[in-house]
Amino acid sequence: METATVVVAPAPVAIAPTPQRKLMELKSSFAPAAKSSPARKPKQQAKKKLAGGSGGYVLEDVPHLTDYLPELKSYPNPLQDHPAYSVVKQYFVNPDDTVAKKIVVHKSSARGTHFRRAGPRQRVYFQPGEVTAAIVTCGGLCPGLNTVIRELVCGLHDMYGVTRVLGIEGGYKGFYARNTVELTPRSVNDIHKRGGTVLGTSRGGQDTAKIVDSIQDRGIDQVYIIGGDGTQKGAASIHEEVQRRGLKCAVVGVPKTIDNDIAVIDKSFGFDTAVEEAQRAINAAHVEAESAENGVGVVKLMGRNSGFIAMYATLASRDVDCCLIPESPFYLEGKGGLLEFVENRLRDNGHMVIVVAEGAGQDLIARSMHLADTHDASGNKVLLDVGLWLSQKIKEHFKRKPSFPITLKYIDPTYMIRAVPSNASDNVYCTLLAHSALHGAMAGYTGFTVAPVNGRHAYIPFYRITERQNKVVITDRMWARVLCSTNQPCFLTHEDVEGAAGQEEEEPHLPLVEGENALVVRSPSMCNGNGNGHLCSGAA
Ligand SMILES: Nc1ncnc2c1ncn2[C@@H]1O[C@H](COP(=O)(O)OP(=O)(O)OP(=O)(O)O)[C@@H](O)[C@H]1O
Ligand SMILES: O=P(O)(O)OC[C@H]1O[C@](O)(CO)[C@@H](O)[C@@H]1O
Ligand SMILES: [Mg+2]
Repeated sequence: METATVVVAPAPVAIAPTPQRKLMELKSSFAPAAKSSPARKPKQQAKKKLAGGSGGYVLEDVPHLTDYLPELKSYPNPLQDHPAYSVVKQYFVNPDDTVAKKIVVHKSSARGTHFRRAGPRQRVYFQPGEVTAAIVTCGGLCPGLNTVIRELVCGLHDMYGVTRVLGIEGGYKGFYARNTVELTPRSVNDIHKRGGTVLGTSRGGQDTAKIVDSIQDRGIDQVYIIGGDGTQKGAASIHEEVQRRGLKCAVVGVPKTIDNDIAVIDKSFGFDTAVEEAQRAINAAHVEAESAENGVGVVKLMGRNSGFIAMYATLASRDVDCCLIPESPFYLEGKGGLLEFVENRLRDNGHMVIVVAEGAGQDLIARSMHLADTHDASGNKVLLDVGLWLSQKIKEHFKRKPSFPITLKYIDPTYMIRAVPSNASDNVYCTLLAHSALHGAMAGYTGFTVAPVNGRHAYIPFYRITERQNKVVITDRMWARVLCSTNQPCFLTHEDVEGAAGQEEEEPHLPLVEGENALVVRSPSMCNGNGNGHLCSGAA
């Protein structure tokens, strides 16, 4: 281990204990148990590993195998003799390097939360030739999954000489319900050119005890778990059970989500590809709308609880007249409602494009259709088709106005945008992510998700990733930019604005500097009277 850190129960910054106390706390937190002890019901909150420093500096560190296997041997990192890497100056990460969670600070602000910087370490805790690694992909598809798989296999092989990498097929349940496949640099050579995941994926079927039995039986030393927020929660349980059994197995999460709904991290891989692919659908909707009398194009994009794809696709396109996302409620009828806006925009421009994230307006639809909630195998709410519903409502509205005929085309490219192979920049991102992941595992870190934070790759403890979802903050500038670009109504009530303030991160935003070209959110009373209330004042 590199720094003297503090292991504490969830609490603010701790005071440094003696190494003996640290060990005692760890020992009391697990017993080297036999396999499959009866399922332990209530989940203990994961222990946090915090180290304090001057000026309010806090390192939220990740577990290390030596936390519970203190006798573990370490070895020189074989990279130091690697013909390609040995010439790199400062190739190994400085043990004290950390990555700041917030990089915009004031002279008087505390230094705040930091994460351990990702990258290769001087010493590794595995004899490369003896490692069995395993890779699993869970949850929905996302461009770049195959690239991450490829780069894990090739990186382990080329950089560390690890030759035994097992693919777990069909998601979490594949650990105990399927055979594994051997992954070699040759077998994965071309997979990054294909969409989807060569390993298959699934929802549900997360049985921690059976999965860890499988890890134990197969002698897996490193497990790379690629998936979204649900998957990372599963990975956290697997890590806890691995630690409870005292297994020398590094559990590493690689965040994947088309929705970009994973907290803390800059952006998830595949997101850029998805936004790019969404442009094709928006372009088609625009061409159709422009070519018809009072043409309306409706495009539904993915985004279960977070509207990032819709927001970025709208901003990138400039052809969109209205963007609807789950975070920003809207209403149809009456003054300031969506239908009034559609009518006004058609009168002004003769055509319009609406982009709607699939999770938008779910309450409205459920209310109008009196439907009970249903859930998928992972427990996620199954969404009602907002695109179809919205198209229907718009058509019905204009049917009541025979002098105002419209032509509406509904385009649903949702699965198309996530089934494509990743673009060039996502491929590079996936490569770096895979490398950061395997460097961390080889160095003995475990129980972490790897991802860029403010442009630097970091190891982030699972609890940080799983405690909340990343959402569009509608009181932030980015959403204001969208509203400025589309010139759509704000739809917000006073309560919505109040509620939206609660979406913000726990660390308060810095006050805007006077004179800055800041964007401000106004209450509806400040929206202009024609229901076309903009949220912007000044350029961003
Ligand atoms: N709270 C949880 N604890 C343990 N496992 C979970 C939990 N939530 C979900 N999982 C498991 O994680 C896997 C993936 O979860 P889910 O289907 O929610 O997708 P995801 O990882 O969130 O990805 P995405 O939402 O981007 O498709 C499933 O096998 C599911 O059973
Ligand atoms: O793959 P499924 O089960 O159809 O679920 C689709 C969901 O998966 C996601 O692609 C990722 O969570 C969402 O955008 C979408 O709502
Ligand atoms: Mg999810």
